[in-house]
Amino acid sequence: MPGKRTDVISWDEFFMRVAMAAAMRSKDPNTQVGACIADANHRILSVGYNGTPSALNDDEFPWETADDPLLDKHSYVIHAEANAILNYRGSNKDLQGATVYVTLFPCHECAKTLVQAGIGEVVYLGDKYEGTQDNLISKRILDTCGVTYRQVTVAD
Ligand SMILES: Nc1nc(=O)n([C@H]2C[C@H](O)[C@@H](COP(=O)(O)O)O2)cc1CO
Ligand SMILES: [Zn+2]
Repeated sequence: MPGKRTDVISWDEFFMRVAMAAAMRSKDPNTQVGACIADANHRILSVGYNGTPSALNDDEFPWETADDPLLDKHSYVIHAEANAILNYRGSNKDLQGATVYVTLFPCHECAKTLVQAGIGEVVYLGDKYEGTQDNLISKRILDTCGVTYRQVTVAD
């Protein structure tokens, strides 16, 4: 009888790969983001990616970045983290202290949403906006509210 496999992927890699799979559903041509919320018992609570509200026909909305907010995709896209919170079908109490795995560090708007939803930890893959004003605000919100964050890497 062979011994059990020991080179299995970690829980961090598992949930981050779920978030990466969700990001593959994103129609954003420039930045695809995925988020996966998991509880302390390693159960997936919710998944989300960045996209327009499902009621919108995303063929009728811009996917470019533009100075005119009416023509800028950012006006119409719901962020992956927010979608993961909105997609959650359980009771809010189970989100308390849960971990969100997200392929890109949360913006300050999502930081507020995650904190308010009771998320206790952010695990992120990329932080391409590190050092920007928005990123500093995110980290101030998370730090002040005691939400920890850590970066992970996933083997190619
Ligand atoms: N953490 C995040 N989650 C997200 O879902 N997004 C989304 C919003 C946009 O659809 C896209 C960013 O487009 P761009 O500014 O890199 O062309 O990623 C962005 C961030 C980072 O702020
Ligand atoms: Zn955001």
